[in-house]
Amino acid sequence: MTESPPATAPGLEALDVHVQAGSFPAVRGVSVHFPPGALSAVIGPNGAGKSTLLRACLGLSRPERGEVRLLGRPLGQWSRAQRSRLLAYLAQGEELPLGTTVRDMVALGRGAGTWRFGLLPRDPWGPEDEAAVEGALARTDTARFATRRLGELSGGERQRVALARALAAQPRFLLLDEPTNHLDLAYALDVMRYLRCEVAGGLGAVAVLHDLNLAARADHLVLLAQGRVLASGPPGAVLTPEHLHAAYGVWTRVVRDQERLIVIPEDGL
Ligand SMILES: Nc1ncnc2c1ncn2[C@@H]1O[C@H](COP(=O)(O)OP(=O)(O)OP(=O)(O)O)[C@@H](O)[C@H]1O
Repeated sequence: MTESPPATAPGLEALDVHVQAGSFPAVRGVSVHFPPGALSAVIGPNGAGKSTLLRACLGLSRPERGEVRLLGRPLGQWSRAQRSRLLAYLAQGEELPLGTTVRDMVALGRGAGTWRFGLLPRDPWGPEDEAAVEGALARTDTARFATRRLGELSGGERQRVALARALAAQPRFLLLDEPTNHLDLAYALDVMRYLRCEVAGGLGAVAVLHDLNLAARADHLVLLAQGRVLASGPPGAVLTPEHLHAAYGVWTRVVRDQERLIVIPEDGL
């Protein structure tokens, strides 16, 4: 495990954030700090408010109360352009343009646009843009199918391309909503490995995860239930049978295998 920067290093913070989704209070007084250079995972049952919290941290939904701060400054004090350079988002179930080539899709992360016949480069498009695209392709192992169209890829391969696009933007923080959803064991582990690598380079990664055994590999966990933080801290402090029972209503055994925690449901099945 990489050494996390001190929790006081300015990162992405929610301070007493309340978000109303329609008439429903989806996030209720949440305070969390996602540090740079660390992999944070947001866990919790369906409907706990994980996606809503992520969207509030990105400035995509406005809190009724409370504040989101990015690198020590309120989110609203950053311009839209600054925010889009600092924050990247890998949304859940995004529909990708199937006729676009992988390289063009990743170039979208640099602000390039697509047109009917291919990539429309951002003006000016420089060598640093080219290097960021090539680097993101290489680091997600998508360079080998860079010339193929998204429609010719499997769902898991497309998911990697979406990650490459987010990384090509070279954000300071990357927020991912269930990035391992629908991925097989090897692909899911690859995604965690890629995030680990980026985090070692200083990225602050925040991933909503349902697989608690993958989440156990993060540096920092936030357990949400009914819109509130039930526990936060290192995996060992959050993944306890008591916390998990309070959140999911399921008793578990949490065992340690060398450095790693493993959560085993006691479901009688
Ligand atoms: N537009 C909306 N109108 C009403 N309720 C909403 C709306 N959007 C979200 N909600 C409710 O807010 C709660 C939190 O939703 P959210 O999507 O943040 O949960 P989640 O933890 O990400 O869930 P999941 O793990 O199932 O994706 C849910 O109960 C959901 O039904």
